[in-house]
Amino acid sequence: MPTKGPPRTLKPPTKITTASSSSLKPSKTPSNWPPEIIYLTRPHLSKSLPAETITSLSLSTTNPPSAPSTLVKIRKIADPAHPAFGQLGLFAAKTLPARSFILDYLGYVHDDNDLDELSDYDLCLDRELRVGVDAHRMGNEGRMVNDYRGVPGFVRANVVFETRRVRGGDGGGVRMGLWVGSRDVKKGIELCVSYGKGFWKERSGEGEDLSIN
Ligand SMILES: C[S@@+](CC[C@H](N)C(=O)[O-])C[C@H]1O[C@@H](n2cnc3c(N)ncnc32)[C@H](O)[C@@H]1O
Repeated sequence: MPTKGPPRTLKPPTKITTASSSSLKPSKTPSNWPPEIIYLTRPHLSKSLPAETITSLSLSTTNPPSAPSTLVKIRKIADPAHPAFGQLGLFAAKTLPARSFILDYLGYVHDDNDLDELSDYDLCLDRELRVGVDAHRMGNEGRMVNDYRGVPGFVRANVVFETRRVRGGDGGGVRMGLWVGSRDVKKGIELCVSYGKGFWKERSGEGEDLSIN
């Protein structure tokens, strides 16, 4: 993902033990949602997050719940030329205007004390406080966004992840939003971000590079 987690530390990852809680399960999931992943309609906070971090980012689990988005669809990638062939991807369910907001990336909000080193779904929410949103085991449609590299028809990303601060009480706070890029995205087109060079470098064994590209 574009801004991988909080920077890695030498601490062993803490196992997430809350993933099976039935209270996290909403009544409705989007079509093609994988049954083994918990569908979230609100952020899920790690119990080990310090109170100061929660206050500073106004993190809250009492946000008004979001429903499955009508702007996007999850689909299995059927094109064998696509580098994520056989996996899932996120597609525009209708034409999405340039620079419009699509959805918040939901997941397990954690810091270095509760880091899943193996996750490919961990986005950095606050670099200074080392807080990330990890959608490896629980999340929403945002976790299905693929990287544009190698995707047929793509020379650049058509959507971006950017933090946003939502005002107001319990529903407010810092969130990671998914936004349309500088051009409209037509109905049926896949939504692809740039995970950043660091994401791919790490996976090719060239070492750690957590810079945002
Ligand atoms: C955040 S997930 C994206 C959703 C994923 N396709 C799924 O079905 O859950 C990130 C993973 O998707 C795959 N992926 C996404 N974009 C890719 C690309 N451009 N080339 C190869 N693999 C990609 C990789 O396996 C990567 O670890």
